[in-house]
Amino acid sequence: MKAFDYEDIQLIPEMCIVKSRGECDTSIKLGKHKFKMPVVPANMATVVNEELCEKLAEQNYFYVMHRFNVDTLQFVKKMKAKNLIVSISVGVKKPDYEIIHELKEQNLIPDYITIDIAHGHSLAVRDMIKHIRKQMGTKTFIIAGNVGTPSAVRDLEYWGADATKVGIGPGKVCITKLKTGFGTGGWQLSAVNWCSKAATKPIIADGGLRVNGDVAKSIRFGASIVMIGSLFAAHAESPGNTVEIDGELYKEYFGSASEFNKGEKRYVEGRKDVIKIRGSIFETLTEMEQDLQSSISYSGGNKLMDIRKVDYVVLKDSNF
Ligand SMILES: NC(=O)C1=CN([C@@H]2O[C@H](COP(=O)(O)OP(=O)(O)OC[C@H]3O[C@@H](n4cnc5c(N)ncnc54)[C@H](OP(=O)(O)O)[C@@H]3O)[C@@H](O)[C@H]2O)C=CC1
Ligand SMILES: Nc1nc2c(ncn2[C@@H]2O[C@H](COP(=O)(O)O)[C@@H](O)[C@H]2O)c(=O)[nH]1
Repeated sequence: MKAFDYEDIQLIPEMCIVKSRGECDTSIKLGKHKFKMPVVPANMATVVNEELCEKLAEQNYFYVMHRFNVDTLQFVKKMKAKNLIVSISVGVKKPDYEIIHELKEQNLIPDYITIDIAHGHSLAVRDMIKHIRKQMGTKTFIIAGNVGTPSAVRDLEYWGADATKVGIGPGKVCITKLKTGFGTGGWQLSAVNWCSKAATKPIIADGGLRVNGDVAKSIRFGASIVMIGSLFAAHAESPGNTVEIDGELYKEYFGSASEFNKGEKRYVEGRKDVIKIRGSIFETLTEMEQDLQSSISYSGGNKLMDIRKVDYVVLKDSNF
């Protein structure tokens, strides 16, 4: 099968119809809510924490709080008290079932729940979707993943997911493809394209974006939103530990399936990296928004989905 990734593709410009890039609208609706941009920082312990999620929500960015060593119930209560959108992650184990049950008992219904496991095309995910639906009804928007095939997208949608998250192994600190031989690492953009053709609901392209222009490429090939880890790690607000190397400051960025996140060496599929500290994440988000506005103008339109209409080329010296 022919496949391509972000660096193998260039989008082809169309005639500009706007006087300023400021006219281009990057907003996206997901479920009942409209967000500033189709971009969400990864639900990883070195990318977001409660404080950052709160700030993202206040500024109308979509966020997904991670599920590692956190008091999810407390987080939901705090966000509800502040009248902010509630978006959490769960796994598929017994404590995750209990969190959902307890939230329901206390009438704390999250707006978004992301079921976040490595191999999301799984009966365990089917059962968790069923459990969430039983407890929360249709008030909660369910994102399920991660997957990498059209049949997985179809199954997750059929089981009741409102959106699916695509990406197995394209992440910067991911070693799934090295350790298992499986995944979408190296052809993530093709996987998004392929999955989006089967999807009847939104797709979130997760992992493998290395530059801001990859957001527009993801949208062109069928994503509604992109999830990004490494480009958002190592900011002033990032929770990763700061380390000094040769007089320069870096922050740690590690995989959720790494030994560092798991606290044990069992089924490790992630590694640790260090990234040079940059400014505020909100400056990066603003730059990304401006770059995306520019992408929309190059697409010949004035709204996000106009990017879907453009043609593209596969570069001659591409890896493929
Ligand atoms: N997008 C990606 O490419 C990947 C992302 N991750 C991230 O790492 C975190 C931890 O993921 P995960 O280990 O799934 O979470 P958990 O440790 O919570 O495991 C979830 C459940 O799924 C089982 N499980 C995990 N992987 C597989 C598999 N390949 N086949 C069958 N069962 C499996 C686990 O059991 P048991 O451990 O006993 O097998 C466990 O019961 C998540 O945030 C996930 O998104 C991890 C790897 C790849
Ligand atoms: N295979 C693994 N994938 C992981 C792990 N931890 C997180 N992830 C995935 O990576 C993306 C972020 O990718 P990036 O290229 O933007 O840095 C994240 O959203 C997860 O889907 C892991 O330990 N192993």
